Amino acid sequence: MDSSSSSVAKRYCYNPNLRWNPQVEEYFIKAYGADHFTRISEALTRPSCYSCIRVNILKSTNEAVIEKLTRLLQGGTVDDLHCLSIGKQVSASTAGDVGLREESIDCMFNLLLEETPKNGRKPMKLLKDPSICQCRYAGLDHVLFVKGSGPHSIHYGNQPDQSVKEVIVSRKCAEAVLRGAQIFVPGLLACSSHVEKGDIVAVSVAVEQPSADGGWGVGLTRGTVLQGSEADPQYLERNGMYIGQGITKFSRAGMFRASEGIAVEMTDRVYRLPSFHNLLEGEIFLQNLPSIVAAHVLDPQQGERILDMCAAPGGKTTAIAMLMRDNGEVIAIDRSHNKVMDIKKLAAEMDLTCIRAYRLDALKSVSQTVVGADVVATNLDREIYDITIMKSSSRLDNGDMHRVNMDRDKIDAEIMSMGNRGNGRYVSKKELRKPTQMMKNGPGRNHSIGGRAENSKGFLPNSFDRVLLDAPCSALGLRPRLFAAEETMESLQTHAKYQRKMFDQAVQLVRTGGVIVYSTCTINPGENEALVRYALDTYKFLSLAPQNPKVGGPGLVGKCELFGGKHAETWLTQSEAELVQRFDPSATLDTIGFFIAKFNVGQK
Ligand SMILES: C[S@@+](CC[C@H](N)C(=O)[O-])C[C@H]1O[C@@H](n2cnc3c(N)ncnc32)[C@H](O)[C@@H]1O
Repeated sequence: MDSSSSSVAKRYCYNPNLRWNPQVEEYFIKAYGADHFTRISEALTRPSCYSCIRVNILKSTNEAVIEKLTRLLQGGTVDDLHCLSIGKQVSASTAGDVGLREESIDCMFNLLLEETPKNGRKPMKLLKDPSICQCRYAGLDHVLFVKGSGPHSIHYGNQPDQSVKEVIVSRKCAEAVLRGAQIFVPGLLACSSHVEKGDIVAVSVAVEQPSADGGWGVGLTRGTVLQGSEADPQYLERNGMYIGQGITKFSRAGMFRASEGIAVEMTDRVYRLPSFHNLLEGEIFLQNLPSIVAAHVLDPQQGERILDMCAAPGGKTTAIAMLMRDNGEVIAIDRSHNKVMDIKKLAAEMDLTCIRAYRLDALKSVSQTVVGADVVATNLDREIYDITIMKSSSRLDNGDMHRVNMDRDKIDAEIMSMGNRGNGRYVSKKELRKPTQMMKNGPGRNHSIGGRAENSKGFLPNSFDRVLLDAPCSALGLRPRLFAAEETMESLQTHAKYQRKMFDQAVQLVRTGGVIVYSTCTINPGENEALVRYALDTYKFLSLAPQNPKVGGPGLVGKCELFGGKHAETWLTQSEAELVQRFDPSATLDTIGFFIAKFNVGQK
């Protein structure tokens, strides 16, 4: 290879180098060792090799979803999914696909398909389409995997003496494209001159670079015209940052004039994963496997009252409600109004009526007082009415309040007549909740996502059976990630501090005999293990739950980060970690450093 073609090969490929804040890098090298951390860092820049789907078994079945997906994968009409089947054809004709990695992905998938019933594992059913398989672990049989592939090397039509038409996209956009998305107008940053609708363009990504003020910036104005020369912004930095090519849906000028829509439809990708955008809405939910597992670890029971702190967009909330078969009460809180609306929308889409979403700062989720007329009964078979508080100004005028009290009396009478209180006979809370929901929400509210998210002022201590704290964290375990230097030692410490404060609230809210599950998606032991140490040191009545028979793993405190290593004793040791250790590390987990700890709450 002459030097010009080798520099072309170096440029038009995908070989990113993740940047870290130097102190953070040093801290992780100490925690993991240099080699291990280098591999983690590299793996973070690659997407997972499969998409994980949770089937809403209250609305559909595995069989129905598999049937529909199979039809789509085998030449259906949804463009987005075509990338898989097209991917297969293209991969046969594309010279230079990276065979080794492909093979690793196949191995990993074959393992998922293997029929090896062991403790807690079910034999895996082989499906008609080998691109789809059903999770074989007990309790997770409503989880399906759809296979992707990569990395592929792509021929961009590049010649040493000839520049290629290009677009540059933002980092966030590129991360989504690596997971199967198309390029939408807002993600576009720059484009070559003379690009017309229907042109083929190479797609690269602009990643933050050190800026003059000591911070980081992309140094690129939206709409920049690319000349294909070294004078172009980030020309050298974009070496090895090409994620595929696509067909433009607008001319250059049109792309930057439009406010929405697809700007470039990807036709050839470095990683081929299906997109499930707008697909089988309500029947399936695209979710990282560890998130699904976190809901299982919580092990919610029908009829219970569960709190999901930091719940938006509601992935785990809906997983919990589904495990409870929509029977009980799942209270989901988030501090952002719009995100609360997202939870409501998702719950409505999935036909889950036991979810109630409120806007609330999780740091203030314990309320010691019942605030006069603001109180609305939410949990009718408790000794005291727990409180979920609506702002009195938002909905209830005096007349409404009178009705609330009247209805509450009626409901009380109904409970008594059903013998629910005292004699232990079970009456579905869904039944009991109906009148309260009617009076609180108005008819049909559950299925309408318009309006505002209600504020809550908090909940009484000891008023929940289980609490999930899916804490805001540095998210340094999520992949693909193309930049990591925004996290500093200070920001990592801030996450840890807030997580402890939230945990303090969770401890107060759960009743004796209840359960708290804490989960994060970061490789940072300062957020993961340190929280567990803090919890056990501070609250002597907490103990770590030893085992969750439903998921069949050996232990519940744990993380499954790449390569097993010193933390191989995770609940997933038998499943994901096994895959990770045996095969290409960059081709397996969708979350590298997830962490789930389950605490039993003893006598307070
Ligand atoms: C990791 S995400 C939660 C993901 C969610 N559990 C799921 O599975 O879909 C963190 C969420 O915490 C919310 N959040 C951050 N700080 C919060 C606070 N003080 N109180 C409530 N929510 C908060 C953010 O708005 C964000 O939606």
